[in-house]
Amino acid sequence: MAVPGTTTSKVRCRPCMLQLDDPSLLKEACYVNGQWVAAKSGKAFSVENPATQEEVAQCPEFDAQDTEAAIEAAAVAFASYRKTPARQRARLLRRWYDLMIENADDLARLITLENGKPLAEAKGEVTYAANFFEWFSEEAPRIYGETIEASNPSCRIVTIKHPVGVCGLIAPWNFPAAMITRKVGPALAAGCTVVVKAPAEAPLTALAIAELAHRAGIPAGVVNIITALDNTADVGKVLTTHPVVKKVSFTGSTGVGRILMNQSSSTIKKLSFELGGNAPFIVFEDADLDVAVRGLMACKFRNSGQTCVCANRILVHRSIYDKFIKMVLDVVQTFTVGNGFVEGTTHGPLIHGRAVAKVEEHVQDAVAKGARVLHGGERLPHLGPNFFGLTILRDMKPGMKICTEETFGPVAAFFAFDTEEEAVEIANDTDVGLGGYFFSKDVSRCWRVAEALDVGMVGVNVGVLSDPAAPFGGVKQSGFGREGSKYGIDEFTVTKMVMTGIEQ
Ligand SMILES: NC(=O)c1ccc[n+]([C@@H]2O[C@H](COP(=O)([O-])OP(=O)(O)OC[C@H]3O[C@@H](n4cnc5c(N)ncnc54)[C@H](O)[C@@H]3O)[C@@H](O)[C@H]2O)c1
Ligand SMILES: O=CCCC(=O)O
Repeated sequence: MAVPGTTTSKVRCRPCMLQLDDPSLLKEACYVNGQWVAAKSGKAFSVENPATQEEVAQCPEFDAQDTEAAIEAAAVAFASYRKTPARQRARLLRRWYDLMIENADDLARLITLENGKPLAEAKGEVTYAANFFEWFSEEAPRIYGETIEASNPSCRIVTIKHPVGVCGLIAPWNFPAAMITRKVGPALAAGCTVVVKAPAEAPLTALAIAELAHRAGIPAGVVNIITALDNTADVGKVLTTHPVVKKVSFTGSTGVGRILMNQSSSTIKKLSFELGGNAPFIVFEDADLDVAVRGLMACKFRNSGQTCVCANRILVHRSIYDKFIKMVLDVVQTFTVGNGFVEGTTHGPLIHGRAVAKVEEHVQDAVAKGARVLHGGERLPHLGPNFFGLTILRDMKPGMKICTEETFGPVAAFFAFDTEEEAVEIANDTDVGLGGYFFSKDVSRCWRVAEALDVGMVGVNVGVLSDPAAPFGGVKQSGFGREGSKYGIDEFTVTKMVMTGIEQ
């Protein structure tokens, strides 16, 4: 069992090429009430490097009781933290941001270690993640109420915004830093306290960020970060049913979102859910093809395709279909799949065997129904069981699994279309709607198509939507609520109306 707060990087991580400038950032304990703690049962689970399958650390297997203790700590802290002046909350978040930037190299190493993405990409994620703390440090003092003219002339109405209370935050492994800071930043800015369930596949980054919270002087109990693998469902049940938790924010699959939403109904919690997508990426005949290829490379193959806003269905006008695919192929052939720590690696492994199996199933299904593989299409066993080749499929047709299911892997699947109406119809023919992209130089078409796509976010002539200033979220079964931007903070506040009767 791990001793709370100690690091074991020296021995276990050597084969994984992990060398931290500050080894005390590698934590194998949960952070509750300002203390590093093990599970009361003493149980722990292994964290593996997806590139090598080596155990790199052990984290506490928290159970329902441990989770309740974390919620109680957050509840006690809420009583005082909610009264902290906004300027003070801003300073705390700013200090936390500064510490993330100062420790960016180590945080990036931890991300590569447990998630597999190449080091440069991991470093980009750290900056992106830290930027949410910076952004929300600036938003904290700008939480405004309103004055509203009452119907009755003898009354005055104002609204004030309160922090919603203790929040249960559940995050996925694909962005082990950013998916956590995007929730915790606005929660703390609003005056809430949090219990974060870190992803079991990649908990070390979250725990290192917790250590930086400690160093930033965030008061005990305001931020609690817990881990579990086998007990995930039990921990989720407590977070979504405990009466003290007033808000649940979840990022992950639509299937798990459905379970958590059901559970949360027992105590009518405020919710925001960032769920799965099936992003269309449309290239019209009038597009700048170089720009579209660059956009597609970033959009499709970022994190080896394991991004909720990755292009899943690439729709190309028939008149440029062959030319565009050839241009994409030329670029993809220059990429190198491998261990994210090795210089020259452009794309890492998938997170685990289940992810590889799903990608393989989607490719085999498409091929069985008439698609052609132009590149990749297979596992890369010489690199390890979690590696799958960057894949290009052409001649995609309706009825293939990729049309209705999110692949969440490095498969670029090309469909041909003839008209704008047809492209929009195919793009919207799915029960999810997170991101959608298209490329065109025609301004009128840009407005028409942006308005017609049933998604929460549209990229026009751009392949990456991620920006702390932008509201991130979906429609349909991709969920509801927005993260980042000025709207992100609304998810963590409640509006109180105060009506005052006055003598005339
Ligand atoms: N919309 C977004 O912003 C966004 C971002 C990242 C990932 N995703 C989606 O997440 C999916 C990929 O991630 P995944 O496969 O890890 O998703 P997942 O839903 O299986 O897991 C997400 C997180 O929820 C936890 N979890 C699973 N079951 C739980 C339960 N019963 N109670 C509490 N927690 C539980 C997991 O441990 C993990 O930490 C994709 O569908 C992707 O689109 C969406
Ligand atoms: O995978 C989901 C989040 C991706 C992003 O914020 O860019």
